[in-house]
Amino acid sequence: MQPDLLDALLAHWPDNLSGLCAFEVGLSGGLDSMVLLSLLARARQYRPQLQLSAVHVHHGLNAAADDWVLHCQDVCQQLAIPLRVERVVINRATGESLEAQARQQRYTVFARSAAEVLVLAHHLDDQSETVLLQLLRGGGVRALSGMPVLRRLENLQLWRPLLGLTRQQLEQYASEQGLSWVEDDSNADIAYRRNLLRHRIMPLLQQHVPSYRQQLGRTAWHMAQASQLVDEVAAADLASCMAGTALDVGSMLSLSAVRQGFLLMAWLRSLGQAQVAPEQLQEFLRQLRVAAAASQPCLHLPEMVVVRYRQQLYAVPVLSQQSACVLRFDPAQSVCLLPGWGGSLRWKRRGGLTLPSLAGNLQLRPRLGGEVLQQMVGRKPVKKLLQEAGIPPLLRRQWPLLYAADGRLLALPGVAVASDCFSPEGYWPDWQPGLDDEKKAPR
Ligand SMILES: Nc1ncnc2c1ncn2[C@@H]1O[C@H](COP(=O)(O)OP(=O)(O)OP(=O)(O)O)[C@@H](O)[C@H]1O
Repeated sequence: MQPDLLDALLAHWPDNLSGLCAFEVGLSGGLDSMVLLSLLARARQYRPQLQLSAVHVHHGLNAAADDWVLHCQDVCQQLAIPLRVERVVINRATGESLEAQARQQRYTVFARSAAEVLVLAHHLDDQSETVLLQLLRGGGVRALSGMPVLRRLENLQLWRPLLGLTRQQLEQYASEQGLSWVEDDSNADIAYRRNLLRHRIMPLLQQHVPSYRQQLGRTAWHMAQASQLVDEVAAADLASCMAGTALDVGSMLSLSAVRQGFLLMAWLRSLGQAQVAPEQLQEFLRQLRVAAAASQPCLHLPEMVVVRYRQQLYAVPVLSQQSACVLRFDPAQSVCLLPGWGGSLRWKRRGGLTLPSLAGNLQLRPRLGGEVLQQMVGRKPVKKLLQEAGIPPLLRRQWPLLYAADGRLLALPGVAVASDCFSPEGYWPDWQPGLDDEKKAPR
């Protein structure tokens, strides 16, 4: 008889969850989540405030999927636990792995939970597989941290109370309690690397290093500690290097090379760009270090480009289409965020456009080509003004033009205003390209 898993569960109930009552179990119908459900159902006796429910996601990928639903319904009925069954549609035509799609859909369903805590049945064998898989993918400290016991998932807490227990302990519990469960035959398919590890590599490790699960679990813990430290340093560096929506290149390059990399990654992650190859990041940093201030290294990401402009880095979306946008001059509203334009417009009272020229509906319009702006020296092509201002080509293409209510070109915001509408008491329209983390590019 093994030590009672229920005692262990109750003893390790996280303090962060002590005030929360509504717990929902992710119930696949397999051994692990059946054990979890049983343990939590029994825990109700000791934690009477616990309101337990379960969710089963029907992916429709397995021929037996309907039977799994029936099994989950049966067990939940016996334990008087409300069950929600959510069907999701997996698109076989996208070319994306079915497993990955199923996982993503599952988490979308989980995130819709009305409970306060979502409980999943990952255990120590899962954790050691995750760490080994990440090692084989060349993962960094964050990836090698494996799964945390507790983390946020949208408005929920995601809790994995079985992470310290081996699959064998769960099997023993299930047999002691007379539980029944369904087997997912796709878990046997060694075309999936996780299954290959589980069925071919782990048994070998078990033979030669029987404590491998605990050791890999320890590695995950060490990596989680290191990863938190990295995040804390990067957050502090980020706070000291940000200037509005831009990252100051000089401040960044004054840090050690290692911190520069983590800082850049933290910034991109805050903008929703988590998947940047380290090699690409390192190459970009190298170019920033060696390139003359006037050169324009770029970091191309799936949804945006990072460019250097006036010794600052801007993350700008590549806009396929910009539509004209109407705005009113309002000196009280100093910043006007325009995500569709990939930047923000600010008004500065430091010499600029006269009040009469700013009356009525102003317009921001994209460049069509051939525009000219009145300057003291005569009419000057917008293209030339942008070049002279040292604006990188990508930004030049999508730099906005400000038009008056009567359709006259008033300004190239942040660069120049029409000299015949200029007054030393006037307002300067400043344009700051770049997204801030409140206005991420769509993911
Ligand atoms: N179809 C499902 N419906 C509800 N919960 C599920 C379902 N599948 C899995 N779960 C929950 O998620 C846990 C982990 O499942 P599984 O190991 O299959 O997922 P994974 O894909 O390996 O892990 P992860 O979801 O972290 O990527 C299960 O123990 C269970 O609690």
